[in-house]
Amino acid sequence: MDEPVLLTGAGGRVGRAILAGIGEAYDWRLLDREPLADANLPSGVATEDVVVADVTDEAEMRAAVEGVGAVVHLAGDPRPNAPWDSVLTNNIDGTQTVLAAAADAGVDRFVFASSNHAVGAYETDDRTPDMYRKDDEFRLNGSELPRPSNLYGVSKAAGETLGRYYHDHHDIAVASVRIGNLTKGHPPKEYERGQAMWLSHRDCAHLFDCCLTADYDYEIVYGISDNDRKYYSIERARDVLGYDPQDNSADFTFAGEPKEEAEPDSA
Ligand SMILES: NC(=O)C1=CN([C@@H]2O[C@H](COP(=O)(O)OP(=O)(O)OC[C@H]3O[C@@H](n4cnc5c(N)ncnc54)[C@H](O)[C@@H]3O)[C@@H](O)[C@H]2O)C=CC1
Ligand SMILES: O=C1O[C@H](COP(=O)(O)O)[C@@H](O)[C@H](O)[C@H]1O
Repeated sequence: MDEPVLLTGAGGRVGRAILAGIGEAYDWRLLDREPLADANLPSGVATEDVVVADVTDEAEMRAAVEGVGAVVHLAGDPRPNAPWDSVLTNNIDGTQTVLAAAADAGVDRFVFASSNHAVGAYETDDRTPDMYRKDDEFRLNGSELPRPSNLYGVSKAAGETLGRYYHDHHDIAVASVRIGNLTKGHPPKEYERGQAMWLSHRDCAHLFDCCLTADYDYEIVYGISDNDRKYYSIERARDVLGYDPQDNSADFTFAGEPKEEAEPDSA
């Protein structure tokens, strides 16, 4: 991509994983409401490419999207137990503000950090814990309706729907990535559900890279590694985006130690 990519929420966990993996592959404009640590800046990112702003600020967002070819929108309140006033402001209003600015500016694509919590209520008492296990065949594939686990999940479902609206009415390509559980170096420890939806740092960076390069119109995909135990299908991400994950929580013990034959992500 010749034009810069705006990355909102660049200073957070997902932003840092993306920048560690593909920081040198794009011309970034990095945005966060907190100042970014110099250690997180890829080489070549100049002071004027770093924006300290709130995503709910319309004027700031209109300035931030000027001249960019794509937006990766991560900024928001990531807490599954976040209160309504926070997700309404940071996640729903923030996403609408950035999307509207991007659509009006003629940005080509928008990649949205959605969440497993947009569909968490599919994990019913009669399905769990079996669905977290290797031999269970239950899969969500991205075509199902949202079934949020909490108000945070409602805000993520709203973000996906805002993406649908702006795609249909403003001709901007939109990919929503329902991210599982991102952890660095090993899957979540002693957490069966977390291991089934583990997303390693290198697979995270690669998946967002795919979202920035593949051809698509409107997509919802799951953002997990190629875990043996999984209840999210990654086939759509493979088929449409060319996602080819390298990691698998089965290469680690339940306590998170690498098994002998594993080649752990050192990203
Ligand atoms: N870490 C994970 O496993 C998962 C993350 N996600 C989503 O990915 C995105 C990033 O999550 P993390 O990096 O884990 O969270 P984080 O809290 O580490 O990073 C979020 C960043 O966004 C910034 N931010 C928050 N509200 C803002 C606002 N109103 N204006 C500007 N900047 C703002 C924060 O300062 C922070 O640097 C979130 O939208 C979250 O819901 C979804 C599923 C799983
Ligand atoms: O959306 C998110 O999901 C992950 C995993 O959820 P959890 O309920 O298993 O912890 C969470 O760690 C992350 O903070 C959140 O943004």
